[in-house]
Amino acid sequence: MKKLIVGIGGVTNGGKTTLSRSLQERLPNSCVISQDNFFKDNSVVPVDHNGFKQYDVLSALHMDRMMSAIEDWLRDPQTFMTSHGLPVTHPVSPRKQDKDVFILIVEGFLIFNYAPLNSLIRKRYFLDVPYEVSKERRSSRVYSPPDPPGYFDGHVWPMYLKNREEMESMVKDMVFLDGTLDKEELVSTVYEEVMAEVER
Ligand SMILES: Nc1ncnc2c1ncn2[C@@H]1O[C@H](COP(=O)(O)OP(=O)(O)O)[C@@H](O)[C@H]1O
Ligand SMILES: O=C(O)c1ccc[n+]([C@@H]2O[C@H](COP(=O)([O-])O)[C@@H](O)[C@H]2O)c1
Repeated sequence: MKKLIVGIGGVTNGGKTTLSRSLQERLPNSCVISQDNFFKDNSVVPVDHNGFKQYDVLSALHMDRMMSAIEDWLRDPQTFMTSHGLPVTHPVSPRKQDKDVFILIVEGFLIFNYAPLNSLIRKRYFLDVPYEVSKERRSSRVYSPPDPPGYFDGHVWPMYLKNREEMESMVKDMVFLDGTLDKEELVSTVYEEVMAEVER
């Protein structure tokens, strides 16, 4: 059995969840683990001197729980998928009928700078959009808790720049994607590359 982990990282509202879901629909035997599902409870996330909750840092996430979910998938992808109500089909590649291929898409804004997770990822994509696009898209999204006034400029964007710098110094083989491109174009590009990796 072949197991392949694809990482979809990038800026907030770059289109990570959208791309990951579309990929999952196209790639047989694939499933998604989203970092957004592992935020710690608001009550334990500290605030800075401006009163902004420090959500855009790794310590605001239950990375241990996220890793456990990934390890569950690695141990037995088929059981992981069926237990999440996802269909399993055989085989993925007609040219390698004897081999099952399972694909895990890990998506999130802080995946490549968490070394234990990054080391498991085979293909790394980073969705990039300019400041204005990210801010505009985020303004119509409601998080839990919702962003307080000034949060984007006071916390989200400065932390993004810091985290991105860290990621770029740690990881050399990220493929940058322009998140303002058409959704279909983005999914087709990544799909082709992942299928090429499956065939390899
Ligand atoms: N390629 C795209 N072009 C235009 N809008 C997009 C694109 N991808 C995603 N969006 C929109 O941007 C917003 C954030 O997308 P989402 O996938 O939730 O981003 P992320 O998971 O990176 O925060 C959503 O409203 C979504 O419909
Ligand atoms: O989902 C949550 O529980 C949650 C709670 C508070 C904040 N967030 C925000 O989620 C953002 C990362 O998710 P995303 O999908 O925008 O990349 C990050 O910028 C956080 O500020 C998310």
